Amino acid sequence: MDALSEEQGYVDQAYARLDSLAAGYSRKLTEIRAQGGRGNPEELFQRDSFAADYEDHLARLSHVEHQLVLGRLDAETGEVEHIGRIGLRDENRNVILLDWRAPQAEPFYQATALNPQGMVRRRHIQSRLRKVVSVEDELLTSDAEATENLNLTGEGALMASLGSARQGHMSDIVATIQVEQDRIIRADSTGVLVVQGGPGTGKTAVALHRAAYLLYAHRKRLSRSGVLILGPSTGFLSYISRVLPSLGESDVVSSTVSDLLPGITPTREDTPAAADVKGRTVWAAIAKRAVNYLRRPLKKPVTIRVNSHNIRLTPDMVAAGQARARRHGGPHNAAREAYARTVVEELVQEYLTVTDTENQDWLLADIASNEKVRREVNLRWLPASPTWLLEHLYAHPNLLAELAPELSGSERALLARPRGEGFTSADIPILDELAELLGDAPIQEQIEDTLEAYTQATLSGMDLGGGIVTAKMLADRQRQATASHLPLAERAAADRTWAYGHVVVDEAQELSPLAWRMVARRVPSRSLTIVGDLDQRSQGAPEGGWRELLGPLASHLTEEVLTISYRTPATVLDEAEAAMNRRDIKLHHPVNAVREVENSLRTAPLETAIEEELEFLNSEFGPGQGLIAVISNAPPHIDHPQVHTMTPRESKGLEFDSVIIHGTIEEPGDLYVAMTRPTQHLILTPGTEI
Ligand SMILES: Nc1ncnc2c1ncn2[C@@H]1O[C@H](COP(=O)(O)OP(=O)(O)OP(=O)(O)O)[C@@H](O)[C@H]1O
Repeated sequence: MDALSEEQGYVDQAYARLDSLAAGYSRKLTEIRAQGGRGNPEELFQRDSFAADYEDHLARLSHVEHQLVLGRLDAETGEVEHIGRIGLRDENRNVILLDWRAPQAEPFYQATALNPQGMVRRRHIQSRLRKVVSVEDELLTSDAEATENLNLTGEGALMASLGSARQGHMSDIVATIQVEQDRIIRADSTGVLVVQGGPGTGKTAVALHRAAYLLYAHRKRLSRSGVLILGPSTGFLSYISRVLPSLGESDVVSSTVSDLLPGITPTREDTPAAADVKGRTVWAAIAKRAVNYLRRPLKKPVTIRVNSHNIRLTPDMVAAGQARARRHGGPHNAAREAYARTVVEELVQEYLTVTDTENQDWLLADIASNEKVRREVNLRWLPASPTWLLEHLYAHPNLLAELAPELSGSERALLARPRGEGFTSADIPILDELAELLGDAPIQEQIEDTLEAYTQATLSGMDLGGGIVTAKMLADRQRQATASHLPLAERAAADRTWAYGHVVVDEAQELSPLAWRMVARRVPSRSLTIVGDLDQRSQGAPEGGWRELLGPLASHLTEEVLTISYRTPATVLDEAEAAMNRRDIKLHHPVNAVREVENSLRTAPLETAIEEELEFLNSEFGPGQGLIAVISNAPPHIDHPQVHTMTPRESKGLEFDSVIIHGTIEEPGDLYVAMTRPTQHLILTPGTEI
């Protein structure tokens, strides 16, 4: 039997098992749905949970359909293992497919002729729609030809994948992960792993496969705490959104830094200069001073009338309350309770000395609800939300000058703006800093109120009233459900204080020092994978490299470097490096291209370039296949499904078959990004200087 037919038999067996598992979950789902709405709320709830679980399993199985079997390993001992996108066993628990992440699957990615790891042969199996279309064998015996320079594995499958049409969504690379990538994917999860790599070296792909690997290797821990993936834009998150599901993993949170603070969405943009000022770590100290500004001493006694008696609020009472709140610790809004309680208790004592009333419960309530008492108490320990406080600072230049002496007058002028104009992305880490100090008690109360109001409406709607269940009881149930039964990803995303088990940061060179503090707060275990390229940084690489950028996180840092570029043709990559050199910038981390493409660089007017490239894509990949990007500081409007237009910054992390740069791009980092996006052709329009 030839290799194709032999493997087809195995692939058929794996798909048959996949189908039978899916049929099992489908059957259970149909059964549970047939029970409809019968039973008490607890039973209903349980059934809903089971149904959701079966749906998850079904979705997971359908996502791994494409190229389920990746290849096979033949050991010296004669043993044969097939490697799959997920692990599969037959009815008798015998292994059909080894999960690609299992330790026994490691040689599939790492074995070489020089270091065969007990294997004699690796076979890559490529299939399309369940049909095996090719097999590619690599002999790993020591007399096998040691591969050339770049030490690629599964070269045929790799080149086929790299040369195929771009679909607008990133694909997984699980069939062709290379040795240097696999080492990073399987690296230990403790500490901060920084992966520096030039354009197209597979940083994003590696980061996502590493997330899938960690979810497999530390399933128990990470299924409780979750994994967060941070990317530069929502366009980028959508571009990578299919990779983890295709690896059988979907319960991760993905976000941009701007969307990391629940309930606040940036609606305006900063100038680069303002964003730079807002990104500095000095804001940690400014935020502290701003919160302190909400607490003031009482300078002289105030007389308050309660139930027709005059009582005195004295500076000592306020000071005693504030001291107690400080001892109590915790964020400002929560500590305020200890302060207010002390002051009110002192006022009760004062009341008792001026009247002959006995201490009674109502007295405390009367004094606490007295409007003047509330006003005076609040004025000395003002509860505040982060957004209120930041807008207050921006709207009051004199106050900002007092609280932010580290910033120059011209820097502060960049921040001034009236209330109500919305926030920018660079405001988010400052708001997070404030939220940490203030605590989000007021927001929490709002949530509770809304929940109660919502439940009250539901209750009357259902006509349950009459003491069967109270709105409070329902609200409690709702809250419990909210707390424990929503998918982990949703619970984590809605909670600012959620501590993730692992955080992946992509295009990490773009984060400001203050944003790194925000990220660090979300991962107390300091288990992070940070991928980026200092040479692609808009403002240029910092002198001190990653250590300088990461600030306090740098103390836990291990750095790995990826050196092979899989995306960009060699000629284009060389030209991008030359363009940097012409600007007196020496790349910190140049890369070697694995591919060369004929006529990959030329100049042509915009319309001609689009026409010619559409023709090229049609002939190369088939009608309607492949994508073109027009990258420009002022992107033109082009109405064609295969042509995307964007600014250089929007193109970060993305890739296209052909890229047309239209107009000069000043920032060197942005030019380098734009030039390195194509897999086939780079076209410059006349007048575009590089
Ligand atoms: N081992 C591999 N097998 C197949 N394709 C790969 C492999 N490694 C990388 N690629 C492909 O190379 C391209 C570049 O990968 P990726 O986007 O992860 O690079 P990057 O380093 O994040 O790039 P950039 O910094 O320029 O955004 C992608 O199409 C990716 O699928």
